[in-house]
Amino acid sequence: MEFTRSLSTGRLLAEILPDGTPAHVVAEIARHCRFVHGSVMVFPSGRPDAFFARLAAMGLTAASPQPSTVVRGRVARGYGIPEEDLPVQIVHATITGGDPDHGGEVEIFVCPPRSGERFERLMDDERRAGHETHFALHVSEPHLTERLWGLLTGPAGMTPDGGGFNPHEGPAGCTVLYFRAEGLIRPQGWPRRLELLVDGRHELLTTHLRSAESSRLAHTVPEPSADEDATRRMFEMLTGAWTTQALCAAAELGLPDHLGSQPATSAELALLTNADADLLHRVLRYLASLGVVRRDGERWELTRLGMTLRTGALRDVARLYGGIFYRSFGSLTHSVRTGENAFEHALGLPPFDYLNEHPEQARVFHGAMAAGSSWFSRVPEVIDFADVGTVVDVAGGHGDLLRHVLKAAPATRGVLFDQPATADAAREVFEKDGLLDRCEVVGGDFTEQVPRGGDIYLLSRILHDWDDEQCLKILANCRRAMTESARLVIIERPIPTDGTPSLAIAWDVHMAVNNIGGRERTDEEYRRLLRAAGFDLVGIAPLALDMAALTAVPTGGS
Ligand SMILES: C[S@@+](CC[C@H](N)C(=O)[O-])C[C@H]1O[C@@H](n2cnc3c(N)ncnc32)[C@H](O)[C@@H]1O
Repeated sequence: MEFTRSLSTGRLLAEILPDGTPAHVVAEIARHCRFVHGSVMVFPSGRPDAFFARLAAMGLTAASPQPSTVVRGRVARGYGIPEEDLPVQIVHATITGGDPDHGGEVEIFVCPPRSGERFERLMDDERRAGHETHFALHVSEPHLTERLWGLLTGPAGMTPDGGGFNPHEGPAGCTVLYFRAEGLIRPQGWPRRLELLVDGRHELLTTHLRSAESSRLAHTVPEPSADEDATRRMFEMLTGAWTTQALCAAAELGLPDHLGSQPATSAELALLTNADADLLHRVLRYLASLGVVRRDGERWELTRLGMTLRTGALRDVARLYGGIFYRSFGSLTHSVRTGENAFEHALGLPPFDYLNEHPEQARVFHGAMAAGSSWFSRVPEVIDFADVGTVVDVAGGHGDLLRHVLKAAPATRGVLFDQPATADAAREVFEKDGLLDRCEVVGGDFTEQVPRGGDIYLLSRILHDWDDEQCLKILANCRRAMTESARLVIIERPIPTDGTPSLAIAWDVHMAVNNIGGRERTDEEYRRLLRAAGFDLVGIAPLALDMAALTAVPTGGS
């Protein structure tokens, strides 16, 4: 209820629209869309009047229940429960003191509990993962729906997730389109699930439902549950390495790039990539089973999922995770037993020394860093760089974050600092982008010193590479270089302490494997580390993919 009340149309649009959506498009969408409610599904036991009394006690004024058609049908199909056994009702409840233009309403799907294994699974799943939890936008201009649909299912990477026509809602009924995306809306950790409501019956519904069905088939991930075949699930997990390697092979051969321009047969792809036609065909069939490609007659075409593997997207991530980081993970058992670093054990050198000696791997690493950072463009939205004189990006890699900052703040100057070989490569990129007149590129070692004179110091994905001792050294060098009025912005993936699922949990192991002393930390651990280095943590702003920007100021400073 609190989260719904705190969410506005603007904030919801910022969460769901793809990075880089032109401002005039955002403005037009904002003009014709209104955040109407947050929704949850509940299973109240006892008499209905007791349930309504509880809502009233929570400050919710409930309207009369209406029958649900869309959600009831979805849940029935999803859990194999006959619709007649699912008397789902919709209750719209206004929040006392809420603003009707800013999430003043909660939509509650009320389903009286039933006995039976399938029903228990539904209740378990819903309480644990909130599959039906979503946020609704009402679209008042039907012509805008197609545009919004294109943005959401294209660059915003959302997946159609069912929908339908509800004849009971509004004078002409209402078209309901659901979308889902990975990750959670932080800090509350709500699912990124969206409902578009359009008055009347919209013809887009047919296309939406068709693509919802094909993505459901492409992405079916069995949920652990009472009636699940545990052995099959375990096999699927145990063969995760095969998946990594098939994706890596596809990326190395450039299959997604070839198929991105036009569909092709296995023989054509074998010619283009100089590969063995028979084995390539079998790998493509495996990739199809993963939803990366799909077969149309003799030809293979790229799915939306597969498009994320193209050059400039996650291709270098696939090459890195299937390449040197795959080899290092092979030493995990050794590392857990001995406490030694897995990367060094497998590849003979600490990670950054290894990259310094292998320029091609370093190029893939920095390509992966740039590709795996779709949230960079959001940083200037949560940190105001407009009146900032100089931003120093400490260990900024090839400068992708700094480039976003400099583009967003045309009067700001930048200093990119990294190891000499990386700085040289970054200089070339800044030169190509015509940004060298606003950005100095400096090579050095952050354990010795960092450039002075910045107003904001960025440490993006640096502290998680190191143990506390090394972090304190880096932070102390930043503190020494900073004036009292300068700020430090740390970009990391904090580990939630409230049990919210987060990519940080897996990445914590990844950091341990691929960095000496690397680890993800909780907000509190960052706060303590910063305090020990002479900083106060003053703000945490969530970014996409469970990342966050933590702002710190010198202790006793402004
Ligand atoms: C995980 S990358 C992060 C790059 C960038 N900040 C980002 O978020 O994309 C870590 C960076 O630390 C740099 N680095 C490692 N050791 C360093 C050192 N001793 N001095 C300066 N930079 C270093 C690496 O070259 C690499 O660019």
